[in-house]
Amino acid sequence: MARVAVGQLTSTASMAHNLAQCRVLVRKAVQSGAKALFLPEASDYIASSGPETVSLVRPIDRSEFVLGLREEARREKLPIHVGVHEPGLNAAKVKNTLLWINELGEITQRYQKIHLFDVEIKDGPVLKESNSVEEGAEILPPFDTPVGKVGATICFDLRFPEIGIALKRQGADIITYPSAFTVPTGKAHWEVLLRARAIETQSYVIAAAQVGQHNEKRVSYGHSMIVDPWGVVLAELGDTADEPEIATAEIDHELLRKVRTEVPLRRRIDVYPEI
Ligand SMILES: O=C(O)CNC(=O)[C@H](CS)NC(=O)CCC(=O)C(=O)O
Repeated sequence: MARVAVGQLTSTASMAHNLAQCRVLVRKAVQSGAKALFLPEASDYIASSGPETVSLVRPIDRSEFVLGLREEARREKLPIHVGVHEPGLNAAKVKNTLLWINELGEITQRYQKIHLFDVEIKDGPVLKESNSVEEGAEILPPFDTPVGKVGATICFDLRFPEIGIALKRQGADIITYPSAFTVPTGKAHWEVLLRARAIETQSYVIAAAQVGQHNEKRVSYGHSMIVDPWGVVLAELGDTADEPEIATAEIDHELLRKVRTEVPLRRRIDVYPEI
């Protein structure tokens, strides 16, 4: 059994402010006895426009946010999974990146979001992530951590079961969906998608989420969640943003084995393609 924590915050355009909020989450995670802390997509900053997103970006090795979190991880011996931005190959764009920072404060894994959120919802959010973000082109193979084998994705990737199934096939025990979901899509889809991904992959799902008002234009749904391989919601945060909050749950490798043994999902790859 290993305890994990999801952290929930409201990132703004101020990296210093966001780092301060994440330091609070680190303190709370350490106090809870968690062996790893999972933070949301874009924890380093959320800007109010594509050009502002690009203007704020720093290389990972010169980002005060990333350097500060690495120092926290090292001091507390606490691995941290966190979404940030990094410069794109094209200087007019950024990458939407997930980092694994180990207990020595080293960045050992990096994933670049492969599905970008381009939507135009009538009377709802209009967001064109691809205007300012470059899409990734590969799945990061699941990697060993003190809490289990982690398969990383980001936010909108949640709507594509293929990536979750591919990560499970490659050995993931835990699939992560660090997010900044919009309120209308979150209300309609967030929990059902997370539970579906947990049930169909028979894996733990850890989804740290942004919450509340980031700026005059952006609000996030919150409801960070940890779901077990049977689809049970083990821990959930709300939608209030008064202070950075964590929720924790135990990762039980015996339960993973039990669910996968009792309900074998033998895929008919003679009928449909293997993912
Ligand atoms: O903008 C940044 O800096 C950080 N990135 C995000 O917030 C991204 C792209 S706008 N948000 C999502 O993918 C929400 C998906 C969603 O809400 C859904 O699938 O319904």
